[in-house]
Amino acid sequence: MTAILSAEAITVRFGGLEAISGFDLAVERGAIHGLIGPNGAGKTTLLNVLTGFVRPAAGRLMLDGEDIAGRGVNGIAASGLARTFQNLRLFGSMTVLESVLVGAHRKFRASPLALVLGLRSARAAEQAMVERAYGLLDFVGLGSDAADRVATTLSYGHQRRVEIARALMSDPKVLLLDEPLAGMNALEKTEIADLVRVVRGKGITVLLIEHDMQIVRSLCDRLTVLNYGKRLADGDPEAVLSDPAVQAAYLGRART
Ligand SMILES: Nc1ncnc2c1ncn2[C@@H]1O[C@H](COP(=O)(O)OP(=O)(O)OP(=O)(O)O)[C@@H](O)[C@H]1O
Repeated sequence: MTAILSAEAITVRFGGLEAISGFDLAVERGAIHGLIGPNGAGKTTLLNVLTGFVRPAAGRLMLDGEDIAGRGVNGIAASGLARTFQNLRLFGSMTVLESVLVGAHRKFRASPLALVLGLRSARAAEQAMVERAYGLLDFVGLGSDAADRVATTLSYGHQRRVEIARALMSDPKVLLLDEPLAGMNALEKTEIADLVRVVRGKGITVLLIEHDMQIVRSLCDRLTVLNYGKRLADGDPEAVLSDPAVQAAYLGRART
């Protein structure tokens, strides 16, 4: 297996609580990899470590052959990791297009001064970003009609699509999705799952946290289970989900 993203022996402490203990993860290039586990197992904390929001007490992080530990949120994003969050993070007054363009700020090369002066190169770069944003709106199934609407007025499922388009603006190698299907009805869930497949079809590796086991089973190539901050199981989804230790971990603690 060729891992594009790996974490080795990650430990995270919040005061006296060890939220992650000596955790290993290897995400294969081109895979849709699921990260599952009961509530409070440490899944979001792990995503926060991978993206530089939380600094681990110990461990190694590699992205596409580079050591990314210590690069910080912006450095890691620039190295090719993008994410969406568990709760929608769209701003009240921004249009859909503006919301997607927010994802370009690390790519946009023109200096603020050049923009103020209206330099032609800056305008061309800005125009290219706008075109890219329109392209991504199409890609995530929103179309350019949605571009001028205030993002927060869209349906929940469409707001998720805006967030995915925003994450894709930075042209990531790996996309991390924190519960992308939360709060959706069955149809929206299948549609977003299809979109995740299309994203992977573009050559982008996906790591996602999800609680809906039916979707996880059909969507993921590989699963890793976290329980009390430790790796409980890892491998083929069918084998992992039928593992008695995994089933026991979920009993009485799983979300429906
Ligand atoms: N910033 C923080 N400070 C203190 N404790 C935290 C912090 N963030 C998370 N924790 C704790 O770390 C543990 C793991 O939390 P985390 O949110 O990563 O779990 P999770 O698996 O994502 O849960 P859920 O499925 O409910 O989102 C929990 O006990 C949580 O209370």
